[in-house]
Amino acid sequence: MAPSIDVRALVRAAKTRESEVTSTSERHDRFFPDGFVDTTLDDDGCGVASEKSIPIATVDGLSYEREWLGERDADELERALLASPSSWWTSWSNARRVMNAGGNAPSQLFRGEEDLKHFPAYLRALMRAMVNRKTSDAEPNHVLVNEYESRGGITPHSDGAVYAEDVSILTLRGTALIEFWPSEGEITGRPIASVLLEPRSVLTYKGTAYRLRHGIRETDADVVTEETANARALGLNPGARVERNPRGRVSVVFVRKRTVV
Ligand SMILES: O=C(O)CCC(=O)C(=O)O
Ligand SMILES: [Fe+2]
Repeated sequence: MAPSIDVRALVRAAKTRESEVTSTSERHDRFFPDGFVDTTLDDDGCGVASEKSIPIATVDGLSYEREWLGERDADELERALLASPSSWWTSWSNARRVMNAGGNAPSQLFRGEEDLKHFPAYLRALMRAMVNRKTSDAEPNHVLVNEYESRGGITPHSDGAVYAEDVSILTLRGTALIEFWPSEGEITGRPIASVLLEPRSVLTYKGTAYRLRHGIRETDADVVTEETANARALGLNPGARVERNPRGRVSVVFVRKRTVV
C-alpha cells in the first residue's frame, strides 16, 4: 500500500513558510519602497576603482570616497537600520551600541544563504554595490552598524583574523576623525594617519592598512592635524576643530567573514 500523505499538514507547513517569508519581506519593504533613488549601485563603467575614491598616500591600502551614497538614500538607510529588530543590537558601553545584520555573530564563520536570508534586501543591494563599484575587492558577507553618542568613540583595535583584509566603513550620521596606529605597542604621540569621516563617505582599509590599529577618540570635537589625509580636500588646515554632531554618529561596516568549509 502506498504511504498515505497528509495533504492538510503539507498545506499548513507551506502556509507557515509563506507567512515567515512575507513577514520578513514586509519588514524590509517598509523601507526603500522605490529602491535606491540617488545612489549609483553599479559599476561606473570605467572598470577601475571609482575615480572619486582618493587613495591615502601615507598608508598602503587606505582610501576614502566622499558622497558614496546619495542624501535621500542615506536618510532612508539610517531609518531602516535603526529600525532593525532589538535582538540584533548589543550595547558595548553607554556611548556605543552595535547591530549585527541578521542577528549573525561576527565571530561565527559565514554560512552562505543560511546567514544571508536574514538580511534585508536593501543591505544585499549595498553589499553588491560595494563590489560593483570596486570599493571592495569581493562581495562583503556581513554588515555591522555602530551607533555612538555624540562624544562616543572606539579604542584603537585591529579587526582581527576573522575577516578578510578588506573592510569598508560607510558613515551615515555625524563626522568623526578615525586614526591609524601601528599594529603593536603603546599608543602614544601622533597617529600614522587620520581621516575625517563625513556623512555619506566610505573609508576602505585593505592589506597593510587593515593590519594597523584604528580608533576614534571620545571627544566633543575632533582636531585636524598634519596627518589628516583628507583635510585639504575638505578645505581644513591643521588645528581646525570639527564639532561632533550632538545627535551622535552612525556607521555601517561591511566585512567578509571566512566561510564554513
Ligand atoms: O565607526 C567606525 O567608523 C569604526 C568602527 C570600527 O572600527 C568597528 O566597528 O570595528
Ligand atoms: Fe574596527
